[in-house]
Amino acid sequence: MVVLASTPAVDHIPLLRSPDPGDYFSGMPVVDLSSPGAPRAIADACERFGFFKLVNHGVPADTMDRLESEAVRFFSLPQADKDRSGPAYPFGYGSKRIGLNGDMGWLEYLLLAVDSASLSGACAVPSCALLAALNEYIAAVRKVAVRVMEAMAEGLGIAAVDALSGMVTAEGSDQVFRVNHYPPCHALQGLGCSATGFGEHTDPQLISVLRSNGTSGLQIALQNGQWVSVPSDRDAFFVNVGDSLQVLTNGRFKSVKHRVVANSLKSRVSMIYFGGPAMTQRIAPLPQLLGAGEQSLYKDFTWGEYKKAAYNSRLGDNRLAQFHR
Ligand SMILES: C=C1C[C@]23C[C@@]1(O)CC[C@H]2[C@@]12CC[C@H](O)[C@@](C)(C(=O)O1)[C@H]2[C@@H]3C(=O)O
Ligand SMILES: O=C(O)CCC(=O)C(=O)O
Ligand SMILES: [Fe+2]
Repeated sequence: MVVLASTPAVDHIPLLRSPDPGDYFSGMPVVDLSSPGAPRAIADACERFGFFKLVNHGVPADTMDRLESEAVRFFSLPQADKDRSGPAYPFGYGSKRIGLNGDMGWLEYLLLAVDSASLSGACAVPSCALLAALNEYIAAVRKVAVRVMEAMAEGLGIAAVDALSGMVTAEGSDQVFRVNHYPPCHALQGLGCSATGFGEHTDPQLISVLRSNGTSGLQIALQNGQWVSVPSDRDAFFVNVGDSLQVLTNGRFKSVKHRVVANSLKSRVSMIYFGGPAMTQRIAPLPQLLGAGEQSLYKDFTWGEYKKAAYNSRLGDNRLAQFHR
C-alpha cells in the first residue's frame, strides 16, 4: 500500500513479489524441431506443462532481429505519434489497458490481425519498414506454428497430419499477432516487488508462439500451482498450448497459465503469434483421441462462441470453466 501511494507511475497496476533466482524453471522441456524425436517430445511437454522451448526452428536470426529493432524504433516514438496508431481495439496501439474489462499492466503493445500469412489490411501500421518486418516475421512464425501442430498430431498418434494445423491454415482462420513492450519499472527498484507486466491468464486460441529479446519476465504456473520464471533466449521460440487445444485433446494437452513480471532495469520486447481457428470451427475433442466409452469433458461450442465469452471475461478468469460438462 505504501509503495502504491508513493509511486503514482504504477497506480492501478497490480504488484507481484519480485522473482528470486531460485524460481527459475529448471525442468523446462527443450524441443529440437529438426530432430526425429520432436513429435513425441512435443506431445509429452504439452501433456506435462502445456509449454516448451523450441530450438532449431529454422527462422533466420535476421528476420527476428529486424522485427525487434523496428518494434523498438516504434515504441521509442513520442507518445502522440504512437497514439495515432491506436486505439488497440479492435486492432492497433495500446498502453497499460489490456482487453476491455479493466485489466491493467505495465506495458504498451501493438495488437494486430493476420489474414492468411500476412497482416490484415485493417491494421494501420505507421511505417513501411515496420510493416515489411512484421510480414516477413509473421510468414515465418506461422510456418513454425504449422510444423509444430503437425508434430503434435503425430505425437498424439493421429493419422491425419493436418488434423490440428488445418484449423489455422483454413480460410477464415482467426490469427492474431501482438508485439509487447514492457519498459523498465524504475519506481519499484529495490522494493522487493515488481509491477505486473501482463497478468496471469491462459490464451484462448489453439497455440501461441512467442519470441522475446534477452530480458526475462515470462513466468508459467506448473500443475502444482507454483510459478516459475522462464529464462529468456532470443534465439528460441516458446510455445504454449491454448484453451482450444486443451479441449480438442479432451484435456490431454494443458492450456498453461502464464504471466509477465516487469523488470525494474531492462525493457522486455516480445512478439507473439496466436493461432486460432475460423469462427465457425467446432471446438470439441477429436474423435481419434477419445478412447472407448470416453466422453467429452466439455460442452460443444464454436471458436466464435468461445472468443466472445473470452473477450467478455477478465484476464485471470478461468474461461473454460463455464464450458465444462
Ligand atoms: C482481458 C482480456 C485480454 C484478452 C481478451 C480478454 O478479455 C481475455 C483474453 C485476453 C487475451 C490473452 C491472449 C492474447 O494476448 C489476446 C490477444 C487474446 O486473444 O486473449 C488477449 C486479449 C486482448 O489483449 O485483447
Ligand atoms: O509478452 C509476453 O512475454 C507474454 C504476453 C502474453 O502472454 C500475451 O500477450 O498473451
Ligand atoms: Fe498469453
